[in-house]
Amino acid sequence: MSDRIKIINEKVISDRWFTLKDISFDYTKNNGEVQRQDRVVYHKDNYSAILLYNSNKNSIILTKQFRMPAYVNTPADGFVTEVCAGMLDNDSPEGAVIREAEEETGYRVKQVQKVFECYTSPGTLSELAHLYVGEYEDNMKVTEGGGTDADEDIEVLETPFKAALEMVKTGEIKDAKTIMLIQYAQLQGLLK
Ligand SMILES: Nc1nc2c(ncn2[C@@H]2O[C@H](COP(=O)(O)OP(=O)(O)O[C@H]3O[C@H](CO)[C@@H](O)[C@H](O)[C@@H]3O)[C@@H](O)[C@H]2O)c(=O)[nH]1
Ligand SMILES: [Mg+2]
Repeated sequence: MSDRIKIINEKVISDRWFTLKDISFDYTKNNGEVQRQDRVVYHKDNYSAILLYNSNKNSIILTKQFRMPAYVNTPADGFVTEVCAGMLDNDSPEGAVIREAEEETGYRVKQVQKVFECYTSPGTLSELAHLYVGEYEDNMKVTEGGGTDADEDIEVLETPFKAALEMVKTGEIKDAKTIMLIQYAQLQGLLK
C-alpha cells in the first residue's frame, strides 16, 4: 500500500498547539493513475480514555468540562460529558489512562482492560485513541479529581448506567468515545 504514496512536500501552517501541516503527495489510484494531491493534516498526539464502571452499583464515572470546539459548533454543547481521557504525554497508553483516571476523577485504578483502538477523525486528525474499561470501587477514591493543569476544571459525575444510556438516547451525551464505551459495556453485559 505505502508504495502508492510518495510525499512531495510538507509545509507547517501552524505549530501553536499541535502541528497543522499542508502535505502534498503523489497518490497512485486504484486504476494505476498517479495523481498529485494536497491534504491539510492536524498532527494531534494520541490519547487514552477509560470507562470506569462499578458492576455492583451499576454506575459509571463521567466527566464534564468546557470544550471550545464543541462550543464553536453549537454554543449550547460547550460543556461536554465524556469518559475520562487524556493525552499519552510520553507514557504508554495503559500508563496514561491510569494516570488520567486519578488526575481527572480521583480514582486510583490498578487493573484496566483495553477494548479497542480507533482513529477519531481520520480525514483530518492523525490522532489514534486507545479505549479502556476498568472497575472502580468507592475505596479507590484518593482525591477529588478535577484535573491537575491550572486550566482544567473538570466536574466528576458518578452516574447510574441506566441514566447514561438515556443520555445517549436523548443526545445529552454526544461524545463519540463515550458513546462507544457505554455501548460496549451494554453489549458485554458489564452493567445493567
Ligand atoms: N494551551 C493550550 N492548551 C490546550 C489546548 N488544547 C488543550 N489544552 C490543554 O491541555 C490539557 C490536555 O489535557 P488532557 O486531559 O491530556 O487531554 P484532553 O484535553 O482531555 O484531550 C483528549 O480528549 C479530548 C476529548 O475527547 C480529545 O478531543 C483530545 O484530542 C484528547 O485526546 C488540558 O489542560 C487542556 O486544557 C490548546 O489549544 N492550547
Ligand atoms: Mg482530559
